[in-house]
Amino acid sequence: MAMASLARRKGYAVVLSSRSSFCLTSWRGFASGSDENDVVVIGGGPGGYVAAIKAAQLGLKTTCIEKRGTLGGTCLNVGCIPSKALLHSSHMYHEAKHAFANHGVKFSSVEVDLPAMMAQKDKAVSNLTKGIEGLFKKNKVNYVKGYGKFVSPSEVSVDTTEGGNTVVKGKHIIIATGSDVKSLPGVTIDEKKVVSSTGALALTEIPKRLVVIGAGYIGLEMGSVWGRLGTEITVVEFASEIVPTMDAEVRKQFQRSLEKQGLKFKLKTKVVGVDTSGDGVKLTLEPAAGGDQTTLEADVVLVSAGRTPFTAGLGLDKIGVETDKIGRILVNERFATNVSGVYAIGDVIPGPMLAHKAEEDGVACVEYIAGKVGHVDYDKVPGVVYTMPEVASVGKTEEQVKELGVEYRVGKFPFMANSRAKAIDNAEGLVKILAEKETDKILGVHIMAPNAGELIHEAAIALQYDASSEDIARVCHAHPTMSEAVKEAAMATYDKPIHI
Ligand SMILES: Cc1cc2nc3c(=O)[nH]c(=O)nc-3n(C[C@H](O)[C@H](O)[C@H](O)COP(=O)(O)OP(=O)(O)OC[C@H]3O[C@@H](n4cnc5c(N)ncnc54)[C@H](O)[C@@H]3O)c2cc1C
Ligand SMILES: NC(=O)c1ccc[n+]([C@@H]2O[C@H](COP(=O)([O-])OP(=O)(O)OC[C@H]3O[C@@H](n4cnc5c(N)ncnc54)[C@H](O)[C@@H]3O)[C@@H](O)[C@H]2O)c1
Repeated sequence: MAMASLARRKGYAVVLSSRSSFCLTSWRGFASGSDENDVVVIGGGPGGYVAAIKAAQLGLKTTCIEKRGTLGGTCLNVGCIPSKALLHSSHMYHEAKHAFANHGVKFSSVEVDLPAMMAQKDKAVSNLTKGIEGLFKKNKVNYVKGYGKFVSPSEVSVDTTEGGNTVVKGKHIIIATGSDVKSLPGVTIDEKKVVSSTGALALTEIPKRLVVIGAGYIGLEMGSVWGRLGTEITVVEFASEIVPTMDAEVRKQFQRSLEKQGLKFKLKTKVVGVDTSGDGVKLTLEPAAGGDQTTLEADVVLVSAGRTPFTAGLGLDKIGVETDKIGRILVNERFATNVSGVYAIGDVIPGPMLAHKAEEDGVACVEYIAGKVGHVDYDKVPGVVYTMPEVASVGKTEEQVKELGVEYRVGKFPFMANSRAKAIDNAEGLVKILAEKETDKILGVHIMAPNAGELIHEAAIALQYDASSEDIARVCHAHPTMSEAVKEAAMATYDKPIHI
């Protein structure tokens, strides 16, 4: 960071990223003709629309091509936003039913109006996607609605949604086509009885029994939504633990919390068949290591076993863009593919499949194109599971630190000892900080709390600036706040906490 700021002050075009060494960027200049763009972005998701706006802000003539009919990609249309809307609505219902009375607020009855809940979700999505169209107009990004495919490294043929065809030319073309649900052998998604996250966000009835395949982000968030509304949830997970990438100690507490909420887990288990011929769905299960088969019945099955890069119909083979074995487009530290002038960002390249990571890729990519400094550090991208409690993390897990062979200290602070958490009667969870023993530099922070997704950013900044746990501990935190638990965990890392 310090080098990047110095370079910016001196006006050099430099790249500084955890994925790169210090290097000069190449810049092919701005377009002068009226029909050729400086930048063409294929895909209007968080990666693509942010790249397009940033490119226009940097003075580059920019066009964004999107096939969906609305901007915002998976995240705004069928991902982050609708899922968070339903998580919030279902949480309010659950609280009204199970927690309000503890605070002296009583109802004679509480009921779910599912169409109204869905309408609120749809309104949030529609407002936000239209908002991006407004941002395109404000920043003078040209928006072409249609399916784009390469005819050459500098030309994209678009079958427009109105039915015509147009060719969009660009000096620099950014592929931001995102990802799609990963299918499983023997499981056909019909978006009625066997749904992807898209179907799970739009069910018209509350199912009695939902089987979720995959205990990752989508499975736990959507399982929580329907579980809170009264559905019996069974989560079938291939691995021996839920969210395998999470810090193991935090994960154990998280799993206990979800089980208390009624979610059932079948770990080390795989689904080998799904039969939808009867009224409901009959699943055939098998131990992950092989063995006797069992069956499980459900009304709806959610397939959430990961996502896969989406490049169908894009014509990558025509221009020779390289991908890896699982179809991710390979890029260098400037997001450039092996084909000159063609770049890729977001879910379609290796790295965490998260909206904020796609946005950072998009900004850095166009900064490089414009000859400026770009910076993304994949080791410092926060991750949040938006269940209740939320689980958020940034940096390394304890298992990863052990694997590195670094000597480390751990500081923990439970919300049971945090005054604000007690005041609001929501004291489940903890803050856990890992720091290098010799230098006290923070290596990773893990938080389980109702608002962990907000609390984590103090840690993200600390990691970005190579702060020590003592740095956090010596910052005055307002009282009474949940953030004080971060300060106390930091005190526990390098010295002793006060309140436990
Ligand atoms: C249910 C769910 C919940 C999620 N929740 C979160 C969350 O809370 N936080 C988070 O960080 N991430 C979340 N994600 C992940 C997040 O949605 C993705 O990481 C993010 O959308 C990736 O952005 P992107 O721009 O790379 O791709 P996308 O958002 O997938 O956008 C790609 C766009 O390109 C378009 N496109 C594809 N091919 C073409 C073509 N040939 N021509 C024209 N257009 C094309 C597609 O229509 C799409 O709109 C969630 C995902 C799901 C499924
Ligand atoms: N809150 C968020 O940031 C958020 C929310 C939703 C989705 N997302 C993103 O979307 C992507 C996709 O989400 P996801 O939940 O589908 O994937 P995921 O990678 O988070 O989880 C998939 C889970 O399915 C398991 N699995 C894989 N194959 C299986 C099989 N055959 N049977 C049983 N289990 C199996 C894996 O072990 C893993 O635990 C994630 O990469 C995530 O980054 C993020």
